[in-house]
Amino acid sequence: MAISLGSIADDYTGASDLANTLTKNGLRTVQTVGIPDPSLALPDVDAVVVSLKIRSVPASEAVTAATEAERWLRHRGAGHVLYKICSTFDSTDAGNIGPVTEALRDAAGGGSVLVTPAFPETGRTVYLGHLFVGGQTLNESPLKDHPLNPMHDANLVRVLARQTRGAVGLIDLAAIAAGPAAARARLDALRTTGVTMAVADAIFEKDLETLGEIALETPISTGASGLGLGLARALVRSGRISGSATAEDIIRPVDGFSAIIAGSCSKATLRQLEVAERSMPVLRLDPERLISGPDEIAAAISWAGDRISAGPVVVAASAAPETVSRLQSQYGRETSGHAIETATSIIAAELVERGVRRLVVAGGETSGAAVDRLAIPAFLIGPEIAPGVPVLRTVGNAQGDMLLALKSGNFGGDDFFAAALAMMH
Ligand SMILES: Nc1ncnc2c1ncn2[C@@H]1O[C@H](COP(=O)(O)OP(=O)(O)O)[C@@H](O)[C@H]1O
Ligand SMILES: O=C(O)[C@@H](O)C(=O)COP(=O)(O)O
Repeated sequence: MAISLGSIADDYTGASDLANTLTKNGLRTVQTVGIPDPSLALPDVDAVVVSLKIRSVPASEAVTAATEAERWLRHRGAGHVLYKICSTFDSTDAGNIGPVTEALRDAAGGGSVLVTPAFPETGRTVYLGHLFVGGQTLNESPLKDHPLNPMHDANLVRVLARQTRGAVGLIDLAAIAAGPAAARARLDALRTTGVTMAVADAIFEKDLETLGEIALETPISTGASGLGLGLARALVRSGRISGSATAEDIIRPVDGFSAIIAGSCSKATLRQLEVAERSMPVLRLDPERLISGPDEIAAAISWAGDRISAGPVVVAASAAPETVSRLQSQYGRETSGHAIETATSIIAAELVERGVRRLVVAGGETSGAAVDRLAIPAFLIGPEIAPGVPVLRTVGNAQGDMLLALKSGNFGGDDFFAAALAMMH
């Protein structure tokens, strides 16, 4: 299997978001969880998205995992590798976007790497290096309260500069709007001055098509699904792939029960839970009890186990920012986050053990922990439920075929959970 495009995603929801965009834009795509075992039968595809869980781990660990994935993708023929980061640039001053991008750049022989988290379809735009989320700058958006990576600076040139020793530059909208030749000239100029990472403005899909075209001429880029769109369209235009991906067959029905597990504390997820409460049984976990012992997990499994045969159930750890900060001040940010992820992943796995085969997980880290515990090796990409969230069909897992939706915390409309289950039959 020789592939045209490789990607390394820093979390699993981000990976399915990108795989969705690539599929919608004509690339036959598979999402693997880590580097797949050689014994796993993967379909013939144009693009592979390797999902890693490296967004919030120490930078050195992220670098090691990403460079190993890059080698695997190159070995399978990928001429270009996109490092898929969050469209809200989730990271801390210690990394990981800068360190991983520079390590991938070094592995590919240097140059200037194009970086843009723009994803206009979900309201993420970049202007003069500043990231906007809907109508707000990043630092004024709900991302200022993210439990693991609170974002307090919208200026991405500054954010990246704090993460690396390399020089960071800007390709501004004027150069991009002038078309590929002008944008390429700007990238070349930055490279000759020693810039290792060039943040690129992008507001409309047209800008991302321009960026995709010039990124494809280089070995590495860093961005969100918007850049994926640009790369996919550039590949289709180049005639290197057939552009004939179809997603419908993926949602062939599976037998079993349905459940929703939420660990995202994002504003969109909190709203979706409120709406779900009107039509499904929702269990709100007590985060403090989750951290302090196994009783809350056992109680949740029993509560859900009693109800799943009657219809979908929702189990949520999610809480509003004030509650999250109270818990974090008591137990620490990482400790509480990871303890809750572990708890929600155990609940997810136990429900699958009890016959759940359609599973929606809300939250990137939450999804990563659940998919790891379920030991799912890969996903085929089905139709889109909401921008950035496709239906996924499992490949090679011990439980047999399952349908999943891994929802990035901030994605989806108010009725996302019902909409997802409706598409998963
Ligand atoms: N009530 C809570 N208090 C503190 N942290 C929580 C709570 N509920 C969930 N979390 C943690 O918050 C983090 C949410 O991150 P994630 O799952 O990536 O969601 P998102 O996609 O919204 O970023 C996880 O580490 C999760 O375990
Ligand atoms: O690019 C995006 O916004 C998403 O694909 C993504 O990575 C979101 O991260 P989580 O909210 O942590 O799932």
